[in-house]
Amino acid sequence: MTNSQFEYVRKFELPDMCLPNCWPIVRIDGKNFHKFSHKHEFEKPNDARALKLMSRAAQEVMNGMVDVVLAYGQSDEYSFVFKKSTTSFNRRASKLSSLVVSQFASAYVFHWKSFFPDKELLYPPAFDARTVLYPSDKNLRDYLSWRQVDCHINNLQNTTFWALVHSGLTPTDAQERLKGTLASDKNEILFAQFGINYNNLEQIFRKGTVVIRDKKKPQTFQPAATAGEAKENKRTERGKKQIPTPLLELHVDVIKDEFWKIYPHLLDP
Ligand SMILES: Nc1nc2c(ncn2[C@@H]2O[C@H](COP(=O)(O)OP(=O)(O)OP(=O)(O)O)[C@@H](O)[C@H]2O)c(=O)[nH]1
Ligand SMILES: [Mg+2]
Ligand SMILES: [Mg+2]
Repeated sequence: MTNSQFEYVRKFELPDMCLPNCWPIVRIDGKNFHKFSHKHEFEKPNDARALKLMSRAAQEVMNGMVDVVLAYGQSDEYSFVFKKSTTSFNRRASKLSSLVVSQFASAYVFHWKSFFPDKELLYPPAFDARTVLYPSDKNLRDYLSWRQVDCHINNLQNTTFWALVHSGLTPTDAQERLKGTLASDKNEILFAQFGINYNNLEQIFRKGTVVIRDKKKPQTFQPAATAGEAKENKRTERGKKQIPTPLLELHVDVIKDEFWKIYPHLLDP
């Protein structure tokens, strides 16, 4: 029996190559982490262990995918920025997002014990993923600024909400108290009622986490040639192995220019 009568089904697969000259970004996000965080008794409003586990999983992704130049995470999400010129997996959007998210999810489960040694993982978490393309450096920076502003807005809201609840208000009353308030009102509630200066809260909670590679370019080395290769002098570019550069975890502002001046290679990898 030949396979030819069935092969036509391959034509149903549509190409989904990322447009050239654009920044591919894969964002993953925890599925129903409202429930997951509740079931696993995450600290409110922020659980440092959970955030660090997310970053550990993100590092696993970056170790496996050398074309990811930067990752940004907060809450139950992480964004992975691939270099503009990446040719990884022929720039196929579905390949990029599915590989990132499956690596991330398995790493999250794999490293759970290290971050929650006393807490059993009650069920396997899931994450969604999407690939989005940004055609300019400005769009890329605006994307990251958008996620970091989101982190700040949610953190200010959640910090104030939980301070009110911990002080004795019911969740409904706390919600009512915060209805229509501006950022300045929330800062004032935190300071006047609870003596909390929002700007002194941990950076990881206010800014999220940026993971970058420490050097401008990954180092390369040539593994020792096998006897056969040496004989035939067949050493090629493909023979070079890439050693991933160390990863840096930062909790800094990515909105202002300063970050991009310190690490200019990120936009010109
Ligand atoms: N207590 C606590 N909860 C957290 C923390 N980080 C994330 N979460 C929870 O995770 C949720 C993430 O929000 P979303 O991604 O918008 O919502 P989701 O429940 O995951 O739903 P989908 O993403 O739509 O599947 C938050 O609303 C919180 O309930 C944390 O550090 N502590
Ligand atoms: Mg989610
Ligand atoms: Mg989310």
